[in-house]
Amino acid sequence: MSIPPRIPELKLDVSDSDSDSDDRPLNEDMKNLKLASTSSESITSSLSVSSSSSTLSPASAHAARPPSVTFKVPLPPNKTKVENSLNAFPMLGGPQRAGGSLPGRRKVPLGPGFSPLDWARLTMSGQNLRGVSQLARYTLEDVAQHKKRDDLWMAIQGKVYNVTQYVKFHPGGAGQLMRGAGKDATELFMKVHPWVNIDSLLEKCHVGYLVKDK
Ligand code: HEM
Repeated sequence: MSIPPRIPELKLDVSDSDSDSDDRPLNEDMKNLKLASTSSESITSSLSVSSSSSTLSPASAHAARPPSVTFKVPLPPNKTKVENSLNAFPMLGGPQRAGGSLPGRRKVPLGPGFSPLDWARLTMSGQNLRGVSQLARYTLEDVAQHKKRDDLWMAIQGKVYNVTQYVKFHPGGAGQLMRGAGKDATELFMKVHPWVNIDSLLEKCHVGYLVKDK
């Protein structure tokens, strides 16, 4: 038996049995291929075959290729609208974009040896970036003792980090990072870049947890 050049395209329309919106008459092919509903609830299924010369029984049609269910998806708005939209993907100026940034972004050029890759390397090097030997509980008062550029802690989302080593790697620059020096910088952080994965970036700088009192 020769193989047909193209498997006929199958379309399955599963329409809501309550809705009588689609009362188009079935043509002859469709009638032949009308599927028996397997469930007791009446799902109306109609199978249409794009090549009228093909004669497939419903069973062999299923075996050849699962029928495709057609969903009604609204068409995306035109390109200009997408580009201007906050829903644009990859997000304008977001990490997945190679170039082109949102107006107002303030990323700074990092010095040689301070790229995100260099940071990843440093965090994997086994060097102690925490400056403490074990995790502990810290109050805001404790955190406030570390607000200098060469001794810089901040609390973000309940965790306390020693970011001293990260200063030169921060893509927003040292000045921006210093805004959270010795504070609970959660709000600031979330306002500027909620997409940044702090847990993974600063895992090796985690020194403990922020508590109200000890
Ligand atoms: C005081 C808190 C912080 C402030 C005010 C701040 C500020 C900024 C600013 C202004 C930028 C440039 C954003 C842009 O316009 O593209 C930036 C980028 C960035 N910051 Fe921070 N930052 C803070 C803390 C942190 C911390 C703790 C981390 C470490 C996880 C971090 C990681 C990053 C990363 C990865 C980027 C690049 C984001 C991207 O490319 O989309 N920041 N930051």
